[in-house]
Amino acid sequence: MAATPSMSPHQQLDAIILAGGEGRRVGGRDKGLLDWQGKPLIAWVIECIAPQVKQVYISANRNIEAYAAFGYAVHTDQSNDFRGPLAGIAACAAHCSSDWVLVVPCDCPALPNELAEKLLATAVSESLEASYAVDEARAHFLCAVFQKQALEGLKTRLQGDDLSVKGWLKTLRCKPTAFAGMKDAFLNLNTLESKRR
Ligand SMILES: Nc1nc2c(ncn2[C@@H]2O[C@H](COP(=O)(O)OP(=O)(O)OP(=O)(O)O)[C@@H](O)[C@H]2O)c(=O)[nH]1
Repeated sequence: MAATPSMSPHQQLDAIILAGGEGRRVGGRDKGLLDWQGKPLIAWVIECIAPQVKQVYISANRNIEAYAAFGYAVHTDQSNDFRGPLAGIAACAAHCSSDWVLVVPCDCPALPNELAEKLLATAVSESLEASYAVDEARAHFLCAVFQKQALEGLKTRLQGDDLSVKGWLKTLRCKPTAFAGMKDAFLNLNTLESKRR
């Protein structure tokens, strides 16, 4: 079904939560399962994102059973060499059935409740293939919605050298969505130091 602004986001969107990284900055630990304020980081993300979408998919490469215990499908990357977030998106996208896909990392535990709605509104109203979040401080290329069809190009992209998310977004019809004054919502706990603060 084609997305229209009148449909609520959860009717037309699946979500991929990326938790398949090496976590070098957290001593090689599995970041999504690290405790933050009494819960694993990914539990905060699931709690915020699940009500915003039709289906959640978790991208993980270790501790698969622990991730599956959250009650959503878990998919591993096609290769086991940690090729980066694009590999996780590609692996989960193959299972998504909605026309649009929200992508978020597992280490942003305070994401906005209106993340999906606002990103999708930009993408649909401007006929884009993707839209990513920006706050007053910076862009968040991994907090983004994509047309499912646009994710098919990832198979080819993964065979090349540039596996940066930013580089790939440049190849798509893509614009940012502003989350003005919401810097705290994009808190990114990707180091042990940031988790302690
Ligand atoms: N599926 C999958 N996800 C990844 C991979 N690399 C990073 N991610 C995810 O992409 C998001 C951003 O990753 P980074 O923080 O840049 O990388 P990281 O491996 O988690 O951590 P560092 O090794 O410290 O950079 C996180 O949610 C990661 O779980 C990968 O190879 N496969």
